[in-house]
Amino acid sequence: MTHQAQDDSSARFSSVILQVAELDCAEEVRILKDGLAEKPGIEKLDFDVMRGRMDVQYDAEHWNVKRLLEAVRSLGMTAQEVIETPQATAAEEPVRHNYKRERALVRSGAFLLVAVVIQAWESGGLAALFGHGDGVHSISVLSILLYLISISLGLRWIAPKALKSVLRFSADMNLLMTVAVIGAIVLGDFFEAAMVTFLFTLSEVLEQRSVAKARRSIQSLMSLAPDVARVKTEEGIEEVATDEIENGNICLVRPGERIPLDGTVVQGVSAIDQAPITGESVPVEKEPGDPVYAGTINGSGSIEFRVEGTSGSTLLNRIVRLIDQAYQRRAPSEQWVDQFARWYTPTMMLLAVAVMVIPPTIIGWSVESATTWFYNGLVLLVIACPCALVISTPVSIVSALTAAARNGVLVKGGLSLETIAKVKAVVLDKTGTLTTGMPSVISVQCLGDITEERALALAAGVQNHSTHPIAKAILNYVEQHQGIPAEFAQVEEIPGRGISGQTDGQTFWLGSTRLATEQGADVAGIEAAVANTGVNAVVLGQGNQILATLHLQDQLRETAAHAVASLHRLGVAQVELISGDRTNVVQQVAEEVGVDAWKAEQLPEDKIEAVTRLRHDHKLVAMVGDGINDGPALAAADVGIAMGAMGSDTAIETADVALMSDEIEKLPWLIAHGRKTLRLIRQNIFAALAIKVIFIVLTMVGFSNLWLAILADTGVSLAVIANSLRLLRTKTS
Ligand SMILES: Nc1ncnc2c1ncn2[C@@H]1O[C@H](COP(=O)(O)OP(=O)(O)OP(=O)(O)O)[C@@H](O)[C@H]1O
Ligand SMILES: [Zn+2]
Repeated sequence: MTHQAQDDSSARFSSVILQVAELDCAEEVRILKDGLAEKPGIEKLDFDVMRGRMDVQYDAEHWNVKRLLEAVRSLGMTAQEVIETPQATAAEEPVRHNYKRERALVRSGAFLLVAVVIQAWESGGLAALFGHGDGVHSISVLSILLYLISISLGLRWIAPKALKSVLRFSADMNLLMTVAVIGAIVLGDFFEAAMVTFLFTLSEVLEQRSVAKARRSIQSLMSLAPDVARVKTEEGIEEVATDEIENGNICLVRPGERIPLDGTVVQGVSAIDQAPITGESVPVEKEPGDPVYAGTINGSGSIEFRVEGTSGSTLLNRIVRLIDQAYQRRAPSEQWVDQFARWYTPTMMLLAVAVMVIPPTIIGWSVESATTWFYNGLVLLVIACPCALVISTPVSIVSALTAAARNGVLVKGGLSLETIAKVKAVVLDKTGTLTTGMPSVISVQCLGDITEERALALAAGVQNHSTHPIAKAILNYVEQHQGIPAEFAQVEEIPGRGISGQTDGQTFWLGSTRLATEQGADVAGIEAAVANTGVNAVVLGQGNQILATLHLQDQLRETAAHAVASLHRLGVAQVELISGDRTNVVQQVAEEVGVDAWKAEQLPEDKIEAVTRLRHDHKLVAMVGDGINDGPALAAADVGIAMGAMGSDTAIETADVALMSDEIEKLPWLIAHGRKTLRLIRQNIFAALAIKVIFIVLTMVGFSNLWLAILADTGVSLAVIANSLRLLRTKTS
């Protein structure tokens, strides 16, 4: 089944996802790219090494799925079409394992061991194994046979790929290994040939296992939501599989159980531990009307909730899907490693040939010099394997993204993570970022002959159409005072200023003093009243007449000042506060949290401008906002970070980074986490290269050993992977 790419302007292009069995290393990505990307009619190739998938966009006039599968086969791999159901995520699929290769590995190891024992017994000690290059070891036909069996068991997985690489005229590591093994056999070094085959296969298997481990950690996130839930039916309470539960069903959750689906509490109160999604350490009190999310843990109260959506559409599900997409966006450091491997492998092959030919030419060709330097060339081939380099970076990034998600920070790809690590300036929005974003009305003043009741009815009526925090504040206030919102029509939001609408044929507006001024009203008195306070004034008016003023105040988050201090401590040069709110309010907040600069009364377009200016002065800029009237500015920053994204679908989908909770202190944590990831990647690359350099030097001076070389290569591969997987265990605070 292929689906037409809908967002593509020309409808001719189709796309298909192929599961490629052999695709587990950047090496295969290269093979597929080289073999396919340039073909006419292939529009776009995307790779997901973690899942072994390739996404192909192709011209339906030239290609079809069958031809694509054949093309993949001609490159020495086997593929299968993936049919995605809407809610299927990678996390739900079993992680692939190449069990055949693992079994072959075990057998090859067993034959190797027996051969070694026999050879040692026959020649009176292990020392005989390590002499090389003379081709006349005391070795019996039996142990040669056992070595050869061991070699062929392993080589069966390497040689076919090597052959393809020869046919493509592009050296890959399978070719390096195959040549080294055959070379060692030619020299009569059966033990070493078998050792190289075995250890190379072992490292490939272990690499694949570690990638699987990093991926599984995201599966564990999915498994947070229980598979069955207790549903209220007419007959009583029934246990039902969560995929069969429908929108609107009522579910019961006992104390200590996990919430099975998303919904709204209808009965009972309880504190719910939302850490699995938000990373918040403190449980959140929930009462009827409050939202609950699949995967979170019910505290000590029993609750009933009404299901909203299905098991495929939960917040948890969406998070997992987004992380999954994040895995596929390649980070700059991954691209760098790819580029590196592209010239590194052929260069090492040339170097190996040079080592085989040049020294004997200088010192004079003889059987001895030829075999010695041929052997040294083989050692070079073995250490040339770029696998440690190639695999460690994606494992680091996947682990880092997973760890962040577990701490309630959704990072949409390696690029965002690397950028945030290098950020030089941070722009903070005020409402909802530094403050709680839940202002409350503290007083109402009416002018002229309008009653307070009528003013509140009008204000609430027009705000019924808005999602701005001020609207919520006014609606709450009116509800508390038993007011009834008027019916409004033709409501129009005026971004960064306010809102207007009609009721009973009359037009009213509500908003900032700027809006009031623009309507021709005189706001001098209102301005004076709030001049040196942290209070916001919102004006209700008709034409150029002011009818009432509402005073609102928002609470500073307790952790805001500490978070800003942490940013400074991390070396962020400039932390700026940019807000649409009034000067007096913004100034007070700015002084309390200790930002380097602040700007008030900024319209959405001014906010973009401010971000652009900072990008010019400081290169990499992160902007944190709540998504209300600052969406475009978030998009203009190098990294846009949405706060409190749990309640806002658009924020989760569009921001580069979504902080699921309202905790601003997650921002410095994320910067530190990003830096740690980059540091680890660099450490890994350095370690892998250092080992190689050491062995290259040892070999050049004629002081090296085949099986030591492969042991070092395998060791360093495993060490860098283990190092990368450490990121999985990262916790906040
Ligand atoms: N729906 C609305 N109802 C009433 N006033 C509004 C509304 N929308 C905007 N305003 C007015 O416009 C001003 C600016 O709004 P904007 O959303 O840009 O910033 P803010 O939420 O006050 O602060 P920040 O930019 O820090 O989030 C508000 O302070 C308020 O006076
Ligand atoms: Zn390798």
